[in-house]
Amino acid sequence: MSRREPSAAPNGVCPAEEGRPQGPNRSQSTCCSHDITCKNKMVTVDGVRVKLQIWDTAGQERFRSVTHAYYRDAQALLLLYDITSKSSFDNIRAWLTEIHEYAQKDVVIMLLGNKADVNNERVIKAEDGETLAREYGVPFMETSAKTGMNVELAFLAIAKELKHRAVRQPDEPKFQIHEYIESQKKRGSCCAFI
Ligand SMILES: Nc1nc2c(ncn2[C@@H]2O[C@H](COP(=O)(O)OP(=O)(O)OP(=O)(O)O)[C@@H](O)[C@H]2O)c(=O)[nH]1
Repeated sequence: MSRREPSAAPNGVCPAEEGRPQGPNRSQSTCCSHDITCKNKMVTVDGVRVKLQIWDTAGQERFRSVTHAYYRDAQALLLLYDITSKSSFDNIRAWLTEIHEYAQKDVVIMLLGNKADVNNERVIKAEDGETLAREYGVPFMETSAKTGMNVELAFLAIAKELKHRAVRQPDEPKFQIHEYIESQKKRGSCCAFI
């Protein structure tokens, strides 16, 4: 991958843990470094406020040895590619392999095709994202950080999944994240001109 190309990268949602620069009780600055930026986001799920600590990792290969140390304990990973960049899409498989090796076995993974607002520059069809996501059994949607399309939904779906896991009674059915996303998501093509 060219260093100048937009890169696919995992954004992690992490719990607190001793010995690493992370966790909701630590200040934002302590969990960040030259290649990782962090933000806290509050999401209300069924009346319960859930705090997500989001780590935005750089996608470049040169940072991979650093980033896997960070996403190893993530509860959720958002894998983003840029719909206008084939290399960012092609990198997703490599990230999924990395994740399989280093991440928690029950990590929530979501594939996001970002920049859905620039449909005229699109090189990756939504169907290609859907096919890749199906292959790996992960939910998929197209997003736009510019218009906000599906961004709240992505975080809400993850917060719902994590909250359900945390408070679920043994006889309670699992939260169906795929079904929830499919019922809620907006298609990129219909909203490209927003
Ligand atoms: N039109 C449009 N531009 C976007 C969108 N998201 C990001 N950008 C632009 O794309 C460029 C790169 O954005 P970044 O957020 O730095 O991308 P990144 O993937 O985090 O970059 P790395 O961390 O270096 O891999 C910036 O100029 C953003 O303004 C989007 O949804 N739509």
